[in-house]
Amino acid sequence: MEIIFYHPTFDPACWLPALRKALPGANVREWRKGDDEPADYALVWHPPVEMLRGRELKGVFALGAGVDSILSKLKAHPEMLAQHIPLFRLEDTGMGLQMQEYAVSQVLHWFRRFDDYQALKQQARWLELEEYRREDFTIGILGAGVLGAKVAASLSAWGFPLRCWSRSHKDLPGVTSFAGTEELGEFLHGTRVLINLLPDTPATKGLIDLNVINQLADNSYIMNLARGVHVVENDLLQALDSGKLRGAMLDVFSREPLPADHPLWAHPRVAMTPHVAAATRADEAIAFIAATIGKLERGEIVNGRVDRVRGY
Ligand SMILES: NC(=O)C1=CN([C@@H]2O[C@H](COP(=O)(O)OP(=O)(O)OC[C@H]3O[C@@H](n4cnc5c(N)ncnc54)[C@H](O)[C@@H]3O)[C@@H](O)[C@H]2O)C=CC1
Ligand SMILES: O=C(O)C(=O)CO
Repeated sequence: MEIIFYHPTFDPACWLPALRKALPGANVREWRKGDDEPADYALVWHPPVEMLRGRELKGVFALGAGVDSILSKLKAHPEMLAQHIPLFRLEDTGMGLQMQEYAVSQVLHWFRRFDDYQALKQQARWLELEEYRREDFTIGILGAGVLGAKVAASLSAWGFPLRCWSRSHKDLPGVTSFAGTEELGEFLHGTRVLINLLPDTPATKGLIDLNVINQLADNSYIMNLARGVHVVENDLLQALDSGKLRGAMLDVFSREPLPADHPLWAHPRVAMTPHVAAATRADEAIAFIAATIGKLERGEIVNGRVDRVRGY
């Protein structure tokens, strides 16, 4: 079995030996420009069109959870990957725990008013603020898939009222489930902390705009852990300035790296990280890919297949 690997930043010196160890029967090589030699599987992130074009592969694995970049490239270059070739993505592979760490720490930061105390500290003011109550701190998770469900489970342990919104209803312990555009308004009404874990698809781009934000509870918070295109950044800034929103924690942006003159950098109630909420962990990703290839070779059912029409 021949496997080709391409990632713009991952170190092949770390990935290739680990892949060979996990797939002892396979020849694994780094793909380089001009390599037209046969391959059965391709493991990729932001692949050049020429790497995949015309290949009769048994499968392509995206080396991340989101497949928006590969699907948008496919839209521009449909010849890159024939329709019948399955595309897979990483399901969890350690990203769930990272998302839990991120979401829990930030929700507790807001709930315990550490942002307000930090602002008071800057004025050297010793002032005891009124405590927030759990029952006024409903957390709404947009996207209740692999990562959204994990984040919900970790927040449930802290006793917050929880709700989620997805395409179809979910049965997650302690979480009220809303589904579809017809239930979005009900989901938003009373949500105090909105956490976004949707995939980037034509249906979700620009979803978090002023209209959506205005339906949240007053003094609410937004945490964007998914993709920058989900949030209309000017609307977010407007809602922060009007006081409707009390704070935002952003990991992803409409442009990455975020340009140095972007107003989000300077906003006192915006915290941010540079798209690091959940990284691909080599060991867990390789275990998932090796197990999936094994099942495909034996003709078994596998997880992680992307529905190219649905867009995730
Ligand atoms: N910031 C970061 O470091 C990372 C961000 N991500 C982002 O997180 C996203 C979610 O990942 P997973 O949970 O693994 O995806 P998933 O495919 O398991 O879950 C997606 C969820 O969104 C819902 N959904 C999709 N379209 C919808 C629509 N139109 N209306 C309502 N609900 C809709 C689905 O029903 C499902 O519950 C990824 O697509 C990726 O963009 C993933 C990993 C790291
Ligand atoms: O896996 C993903 O989709 C990511 O965004 C990782 O950075």
